[in-house]
Amino acid sequence: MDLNLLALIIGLVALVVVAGAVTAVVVSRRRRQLPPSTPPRQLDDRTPADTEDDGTRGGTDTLVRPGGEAPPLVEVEPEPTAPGLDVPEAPASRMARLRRRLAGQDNALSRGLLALLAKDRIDADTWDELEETLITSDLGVGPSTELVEALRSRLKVDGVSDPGTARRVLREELLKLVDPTMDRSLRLEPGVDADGEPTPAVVMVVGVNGTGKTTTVGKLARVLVAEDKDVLLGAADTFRAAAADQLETWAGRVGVPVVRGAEGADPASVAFDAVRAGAEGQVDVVLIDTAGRLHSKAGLMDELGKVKRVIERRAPVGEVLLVLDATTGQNGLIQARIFRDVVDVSGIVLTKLDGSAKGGIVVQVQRELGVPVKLIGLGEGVDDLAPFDAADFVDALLTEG
Ligand SMILES: Nc1nc2c(ncn2[C@@H]2O[C@H](COP(=O)(O)OP(=O)(O)OP(=O)(O)O)[C@@H](O)[C@H]2O)c(=O)[nH]1
Repeated sequence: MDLNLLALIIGLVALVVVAGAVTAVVVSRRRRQLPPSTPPRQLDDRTPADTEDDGTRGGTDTLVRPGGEAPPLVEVEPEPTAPGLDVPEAPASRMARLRRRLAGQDNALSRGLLALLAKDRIDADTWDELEETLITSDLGVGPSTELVEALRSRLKVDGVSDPGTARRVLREELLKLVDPTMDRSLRLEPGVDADGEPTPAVVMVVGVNGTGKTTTVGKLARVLVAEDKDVLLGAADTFRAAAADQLETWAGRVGVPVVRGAEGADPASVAFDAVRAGAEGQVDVVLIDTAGRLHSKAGLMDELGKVKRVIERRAPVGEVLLVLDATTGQNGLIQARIFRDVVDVSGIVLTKLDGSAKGGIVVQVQRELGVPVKLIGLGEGVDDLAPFDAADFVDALLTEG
């Protein structure tokens, strides 16, 4: 054979081998070190969830495990997504895009504030109108009155000759209410188990039905993947099989594994096994989705407390995120207080702030609970979740849409 032809063939073969190796490395980067699939558990291989008797079983509003037996837990490797995995949107462009959603006429709070700035003379009726708008945008009576009083005294009641000054004063006073001093970072530091071994950061996501918990877990997984973290999801919403399926779809798109149980499985067992798998696989963060539950159902709230306690036998829970639907107003506050008391909520995710939501709830919920809003959901798109930033939020409200 011609030597040149031979060299060409060898070169091509080498190229194909190198390209294959590079692809394998890229794919395995996201799937690293996961333990082999959790084997189906035997009854004598019980997790602490099986042995804790805190009276949450039974009753009409507890989630009952069929047959009383531990169903097999399944760790689901991510579905390969052809031709590759999603690349989640980078934080900077996400913020710019989402800021526009908060701005302008669609938002009642923004509308009220912009109307004030549009006046060249502010009379008593205007102040009354503003106060009413603030209250109806869920800012709450106390904060609304405070804001109007502060503005009245700073803008000297009788007309604003300089709209630039009015805007600056309004911004400063609003920012005080939203409170830029709160620590809004997610607590994602690794923990340590009873043997002194490192454990993944554990984030539990809780809330009433339909607020957007599963969606938030999916979106948050994308944020963390974009930050190059290894993530594992625990589908502890065993009440609704579709929730675990939904979670798998989110996970599959970014190459993240999911631990799930059979429908009706004990959610505490599933959560425990997810954290155990995460620890064995040395992932950075385990996100636990829990079933929606009414804050008024004592049995279900006890169960949630149990899920947290059982996880904590394996790893500390660094963050408990309460997902609130921003459109539910005062009702959201009542829910929030009860969740806070049961699972010690450390951060609020306010979803559905897009559209016609009343952004004032941010201030009320933080005041009432002393817990910061850490994330906001601004749409149904996969990357429509953003870290909450007080100054960004206020600036968005004061921007014409
Ligand atoms: N417009 C808008 N819709 C959202 C947002 N977040 C979630 N949703 C929608 O809210 C609906 C409920 O979301 P889920 O994530 O299924 O809610 P969930 O809390 O897990 O529901 P349960 O498991 O039944 O308690 C879905 O249609 C989501 O697309 C948001 O920020 N904006």
